[in-house]
This record gives sequence, structure tokens and C-alpha cells, in this order.
Amino acid sequence: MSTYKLNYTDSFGNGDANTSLRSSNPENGFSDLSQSEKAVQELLTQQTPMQATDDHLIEFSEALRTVAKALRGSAEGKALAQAEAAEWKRRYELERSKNQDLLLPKAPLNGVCADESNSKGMDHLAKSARLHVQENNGKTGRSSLERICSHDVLQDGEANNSPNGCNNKLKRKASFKLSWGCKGQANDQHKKEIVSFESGNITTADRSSKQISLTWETNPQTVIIFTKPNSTSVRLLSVEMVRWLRDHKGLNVYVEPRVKAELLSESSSFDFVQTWEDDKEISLLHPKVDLVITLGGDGTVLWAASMFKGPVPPIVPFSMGSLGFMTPFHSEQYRDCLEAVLRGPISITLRHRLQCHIIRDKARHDYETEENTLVLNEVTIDRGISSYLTNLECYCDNSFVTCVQGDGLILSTTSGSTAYSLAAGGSMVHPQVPGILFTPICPHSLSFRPLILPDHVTVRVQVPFNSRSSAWVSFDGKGRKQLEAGDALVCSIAPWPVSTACQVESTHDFLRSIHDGLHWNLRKTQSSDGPRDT
Ligand SMILES: NC(=O)c1ccc[n+]([C@@H]2O[C@H](COP(=O)([O-])OP(=O)(O)OC[C@H]3O[C@@H](n4cnc5c(N)ncnc54)[C@H](O)[C@@H]3O)[C@@H](O)[C@H]2O)c1
Ligand SMILES: Nc1ncnc2c1ncn2[C@@H]1O[C@H](COP(=O)(O)OP(=O)(O)OP(=O)(O)O)[C@@H](O)[C@H]1O
Repeated sequence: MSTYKLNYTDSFGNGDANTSLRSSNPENGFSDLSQSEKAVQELLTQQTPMQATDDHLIEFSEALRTVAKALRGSAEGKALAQAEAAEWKRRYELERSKNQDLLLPKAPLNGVCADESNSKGMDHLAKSARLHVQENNGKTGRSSLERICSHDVLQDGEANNSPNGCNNKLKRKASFKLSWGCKGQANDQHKKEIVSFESGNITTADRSSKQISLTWETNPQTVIIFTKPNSTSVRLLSVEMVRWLRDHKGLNVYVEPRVKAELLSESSSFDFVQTWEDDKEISLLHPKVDLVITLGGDGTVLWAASMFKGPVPPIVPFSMGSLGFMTPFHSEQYRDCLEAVLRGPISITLRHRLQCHIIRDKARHDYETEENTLVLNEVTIDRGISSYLTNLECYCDNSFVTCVQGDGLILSTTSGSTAYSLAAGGSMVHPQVPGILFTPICPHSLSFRPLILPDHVTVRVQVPFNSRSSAWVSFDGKGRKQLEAGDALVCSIAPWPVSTACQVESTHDFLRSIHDGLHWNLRKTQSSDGPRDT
């Protein structure tokens, strides 16, 4: 005899979704539906009406219990999500207040031309410039100097040891001034306000950041040279350049320990060249160095900038690589170029950097776990060796931006816009446009478009707790670190830009790079030989 069981399911997916009739007779199976229906009918008619009602009540109460369970689960989930959001808000505010602490006071400073210190729109550029100028002049008010000297990031032990809170060696640095103008020094058209509110009207003044010119106030005395490793041409040039800088310009020269060994292997007369023993010492060099020279490609400029965890002396990049987006100077003419730079004034490109901080979930109550990393091009969060999609929750200040599901995300400076971000479909942006590029890498979505965010925001990228895999962060293509579920990367514009000397001026150099380096929009010109509008 056949037996049947009726399964009912609730609407929450608990149990079997279909009502099924099972037969113990394999021959019958489910094929003979009319027979099965008959059997159901028989079964139901055998039950008293009271029994059927009881069964329904029991099933109904079970369904209600399931509903209650689902509602309880959802309420608990919401509470958890709220607690998590509150925790992130707390961390974000800590990060923001920390960033604000790093910025300088707004009081007018000696050694900065009035126009610059008044410029509100260029506030943080001016602050960064003031940072250089203050240190270089060594004649600013004590309070602001103390602030610089005691700055953790500079880690200037010598400066901190000095009785007046300021290092005497700072005075040996060449001082310079930066001026902003629309048409350069000749025009003398320094800008005051970007936006003015006179008589209740909002008007924009001429832009103030078009061209920045650096004028030495005292002669530079110390240079540091960074060179691309394993290159014979770079090695030969560095030998020649070091000697020329010493013999013809009377400068103190620092090189990396590897380069000093190379120089000494050429001749013991290179004994005068200075170097450092370990990485800690390099962080003490900024207050002594007036100028940085790089011999290599863009990677060498990135390398040189990464050596300075705070302010960076102006960089003169010589092109000895194949692309050279940030290296406008030709090495064959190094003498003329350096003469011009050392004499000044020179046009510079003030390139923003991003400061990046990883916040580990397991270090929830220990905020200061990892130090900031500064990048000149970009910070990348990608899937690394994982074959799963990355899942990255992104926030801009307190607002949710999006969830990136794909190979990853690039947070780029405008200088880095022509590097990895460009390859991932981001726009090319003039390096002096302030902003953060938000460029996804292979997003699995038809509607993702890259964004450009303003320079004052803080971006947070978090690996969600339910992510299938961890993500990997790299800084200017180096120093990979793993981000586990719950970890986050917090990123904002750093107060220490990198100034690179221009061959002509910022815009000219940028356009030359995209034309010569990338062959941007190269196309045969259409001939005039054909139909025309009449
Ligand atoms: N798919 C890609 O395009 C891709 C992938 C990984 C890294 N990168 C870039 O490489 C950079 C590291 O450079 P590297 O020299 O140490 O590595 P690398 O030797 O791998 O060179 C990368 C290339 O990027 C170029 N480059 C670097 N910075 C640039 C910039 N600001 N504008 C235009 N081109 C630039 C370099 O000239 C070089 O040709 C990273 O910051 C990242 O932007 C690009
Ligand atoms: N002083 C240095 N010490 C250690 N590594 C360096 C140094 N300078 C450059 N590098 C590294 O060497 C690599 C190549 O440098 P770079 O990009 O300057 O030369 P390149 O590859 O010949 O230039 P291009 O990419 O324009 O052809 C980069 O990854 C960079 O980080």
C-alpha cells in the first residue's frame, strides 16, 4: 500500500519549497498524478474536521514562530551594523582630527609673501609652502617652529634636542620663496583671494595656482642624488655629476650608500661624498638638504619622494628611463640645467601626495598601529593573488560612495593620473589640479565610471566582514600589505607636496609628457582634398 506525506513550507525558505507527494511504490513514482490526487482526497476525508483544524493551527503557529525568528535576526543585524558604523565614525573622526593637527596654524608667518598667506583658496598649498619656507628661513615665530621641529613625522632628533626647540642646522639650509602668478614672475600678478564676498556678492578672482615659481633667497649648499640601480649610463653620469657639483659649484653631495660604494670603487677621491648608514638617518636629512636630483625614470622620482616622510626639498628629475612623465630634464645638458636651477627662479609643479593609513580591525582599540605611508602616484587596493572578486566598501567623509566589486580600486593623485589610474580608465588630470581620483580596476558592473573627488575629503575603503577574501594594498606599486575582512584604508591629501622643477613650466611640461610619452591623440591629419561644407 502506498503512503504519502504532505510537506508544507513557510515563506522564509525553511523546509521544502514544494508540496510533494512521495510514493513508496517505485513503479508509481510521481507520474500518475490523478492517482495521487485521489489518494490525497482519501486521506483528507479519513480525518475528522477537528483534526484538520488542529494540524493547521500547529502549522500556523510554527510559521508565526519562524516570522518572529526572522524579525529578531534582522533587528540584531541592524544593531550590529549600527555599532559597527559608530565605531568607524569614531575612527574616522580620530583620523580627521589627527590630520587637522598636522596642518599649520593660520596666523601670518614671517618669510611668506603677504599674497600667499592671504590666499584662502590655496590654503593648504600655502600651508605646505609655508612649511618649507619657515624651515628654510629659520626666522619664523618660535611657536610655529616648535610645531615643525617637534613634528613626529620629521623625526628630527637633532632639532628636538636643541634648547630653543629649533635646530641650528636649519639655518644652513638655503631659503627660498614661492610665488603664485597667472603669467609667471614677469607679470607679477600675484593673486589674493580665489573667492571674494565683497558687498554680499560672491565673485571668483583669477585662479592663483597656474604657475608657481621658486626663488632662492640664499644659495643652495647641499644636494642629494638618487639614482636608478643597475644602470651603467646612470652610474657613469653620477660619477661625472658628483664631481662637477663639488668642483664647480662647491656643493655638499649626499648619495645613497650603494652609490657611495660605487663611487669609491671608481676612485678614493670620492671620499668627500656623504651618505647615511641606515634608513632612520635618512629621515634626518630633510633639514640639511636643499635640493634633490634624480637620475632615472619616474620610478626614481617616486623612490626619492618616498624617502621623505614629511616635507620634501625641491626635486630636479633627469630623464634616464624610457617614459619619463615626471622627468623633464635631459641628462646630456645637466650642467646648464643645474646652473639654471641653482641660480633660480624656476617654475615648479607642486605635486600633491596622499597619506594613507591602514586601520586593522583586530587593533580596534589600539588606534596607532601602523604609520602613515605617503604616495606620490597612488594607493591601490586589489585582489592580489586571490581569484575572487574584491569587495570594497568605500566612504567619502561620512558618506557611502559605493561598493567596488571587481579587481580593485585605485586612489590616485593627479600626478598619478597618467600612471596606473590611466591604464584602468581614469582621466588624465593636470598634476596641479587638487583632487583624489577614484578609479576602479575592472569593476564587474556596466555602470561604474571613475570619479574625481575634491582635495579636502578623506576616503575610507573597508573590506567588509562578509567578504570572501582579503584584499591587498600597495603604495606607488610597492610595499604590499594584506587587508583582512574588517580592515580599512583611510586616505587623504597629505600636507607635504612634492615640488618638481619644470623644464619650461607646469602645463607645458605636462602636455609635452602626454604627447611625447603617450602619443596622446595622435592621428594622421585629414587632407583638405575632399568634400567641404559650402
Ligand atoms: N597597468 C599599469 O599601467 C600599471 C600597473 C602597475 C603599476 N603601475 C604604475 O607603476 C608605478 C610605479 O612605477 P615604477 O617605475 O616604480 O614601476 P615600473 O618600473 O613597473 O614602471 C611603471 C611605468 O609607469 C610609468 N609611470 C610611473 N609613474 C608615472 C606617472 N606619474 N605618470 C606616467 N607614467 C608613470 C613609469 O615611467 C613606467 O613606465 C605605480 O605607481 C603605478 O602607477 C602601472
Ligand atoms: N635609488 C633607488 N633605489 C632603489 N630602487 C630604485 C631607485 N630608483 C629607482 N628604483 C626602482 O627601480 C625601478 C626602475 O626605476 P625607474 O622607473 O626610474 O627606471 P626605468 O624603469 O628605467 O624608467 P622607465 O619606467 O621610464 O623606463 C623602479 O621600480 C624604482 O622604484
